[in-house]
Amino acid sequence: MIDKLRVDYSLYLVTDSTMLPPGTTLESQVLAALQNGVTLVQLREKETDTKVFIEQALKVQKLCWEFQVPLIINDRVDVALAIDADGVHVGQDDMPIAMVRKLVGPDKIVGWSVGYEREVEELAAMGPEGVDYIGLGMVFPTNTKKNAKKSPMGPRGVSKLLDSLQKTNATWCKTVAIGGLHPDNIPRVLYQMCSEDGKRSIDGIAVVSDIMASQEAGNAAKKLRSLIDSRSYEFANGVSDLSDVKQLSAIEETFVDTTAATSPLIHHITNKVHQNFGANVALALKSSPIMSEVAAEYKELSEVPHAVLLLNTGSVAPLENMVSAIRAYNEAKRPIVFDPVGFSATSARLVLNSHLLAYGQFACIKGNAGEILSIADLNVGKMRGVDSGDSVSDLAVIIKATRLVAYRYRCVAVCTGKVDIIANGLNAGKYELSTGSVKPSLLPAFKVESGDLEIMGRITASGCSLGTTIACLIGGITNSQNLFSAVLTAVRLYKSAGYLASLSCKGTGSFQVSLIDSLDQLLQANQPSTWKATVKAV
Ligand SMILES: Cc1nc(C(=O)O)sc1CCOP(=O)(O)O
Ligand SMILES: C=C1C=NC(C(F)(F)F)=NC1=N
Ligand SMILES: [Mg+2]
Repeated sequence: MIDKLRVDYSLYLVTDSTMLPPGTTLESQVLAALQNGVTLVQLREKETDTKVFIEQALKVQKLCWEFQVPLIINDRVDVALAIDADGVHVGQDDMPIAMVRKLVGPDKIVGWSVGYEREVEELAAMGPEGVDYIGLGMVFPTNTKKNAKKSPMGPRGVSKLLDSLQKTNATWCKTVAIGGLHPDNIPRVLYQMCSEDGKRSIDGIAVVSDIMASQEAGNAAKKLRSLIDSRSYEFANGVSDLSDVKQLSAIEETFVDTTAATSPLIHHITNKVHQNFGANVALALKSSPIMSEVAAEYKELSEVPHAVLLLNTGSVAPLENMVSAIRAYNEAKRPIVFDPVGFSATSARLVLNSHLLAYGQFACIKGNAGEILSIADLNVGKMRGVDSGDSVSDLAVIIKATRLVAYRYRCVAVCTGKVDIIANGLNAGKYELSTGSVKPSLLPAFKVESGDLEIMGRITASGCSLGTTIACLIGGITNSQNLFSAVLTAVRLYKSAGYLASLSCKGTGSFQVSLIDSLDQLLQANQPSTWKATVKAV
């Protein structure tokens, strides 16, 4: 008898005999998976007659028994009882949980498919006598589940359900994520999915096709096992917090030297207004700009040494084109700076930006107050050109929103305005199963200011070009340098250049030219102690 309180949910195989590759059988796939680290098995055969289903179940049960891995039966409570399986998994349209529990008794594992907050509230009301674990999905689109009624929720959707479990105090309930999960997205979703109180992350990953449809089921399971056990997601250089940002002044010079020495490729996918100015900012910062929306070259560009992607959704590139750029740079483990222009200004932009946030990992997310507040779901009413620091209360809200964005998307979040706010949600690229991993509200956050540069807001692409500057300063860094400090340096450099330009310009026209002059001069001189913008912890 399996002790249901000691089940390891970390790698959960859900079977499907309709996708077996030639030369394999249900048993051969399950055996290979059990030999390579699968910790829980569910027999899910939607189109099989009862007699055959029971024969399959008995064979799989024997295999699971040898590995002391629990066997769960999907949907068919009668079969689960008939073979004395270790548990049963039912969906929202299957037998009600209370009835299932009555039939299987208190010691069996009962699992439920959950996709909405109201279903979490329902299971919480049932208490520990109800479900033992839930499958949260689907995370990404999948062809495995026929006539699926739910739409993909992304890692953010899973995090919201983890929040509901915390809010309803359903502490006993374990969770697995399911739906379209594969090696190219599992490290990222494990890194990103966490409750806002920092106390609960997912207990495991459930897969069907990654193993069942594989010619090499053993290797597939082995790969998933190692990804889950690695507990870290190194998606760019410098993600691990190796340096204490308090000595920022001492290391700012090194970032400037690194940029000048490596001349990083700054791949802009950006709006037409920003393209020319951004290219000149990159050149002023001794970097190599390229503007390309040709998906066919994204993989090649992402593999150029020190390449960085600056993705500014003010561009007209179609969604799939942008997703392929994000995929290329995430696969190449090269940083992406994401500028979700007009995040919720229109429903089209909200859909586009939310989709991109679900399909990639960003080193830095940069926006103005309206955009950051929207991403943090703190933007009351229509997005307006709210500038940070209009009043103390605004600033407090903006600092909170910036920390939330940094936390939810595990990135360096930058909110621009009179006062720029930078928060560090990287968590050194580390994550834990089950127990969460960081305390959200205590994320390191800093403010950078240099007086009221209102003229900065009156030229085109001033915000977009901060994105370019950030990309230039993080493109060349090595793993022994700190991504967060590099972003801080970029923000301080850019604001200082803005201040310098405001002194020498005659109006907004010459301000643009002076801004590029100032960036050029400050970079050449590389004396951060002379930069006028100040940085302070908040
Ligand atoms: C069985 C199942 N349930 C889902 C849900 O969202 O509840 S998605 C799904 C199929 C997942 O298959 P694959 O790993 O091949 O994407
Ligand atoms: C529809 C399903 C959703 N989730 C799960 C599991 F991952 F096991 F929790 N199994 C299913 N059959
Ligand atoms: Mg079902």
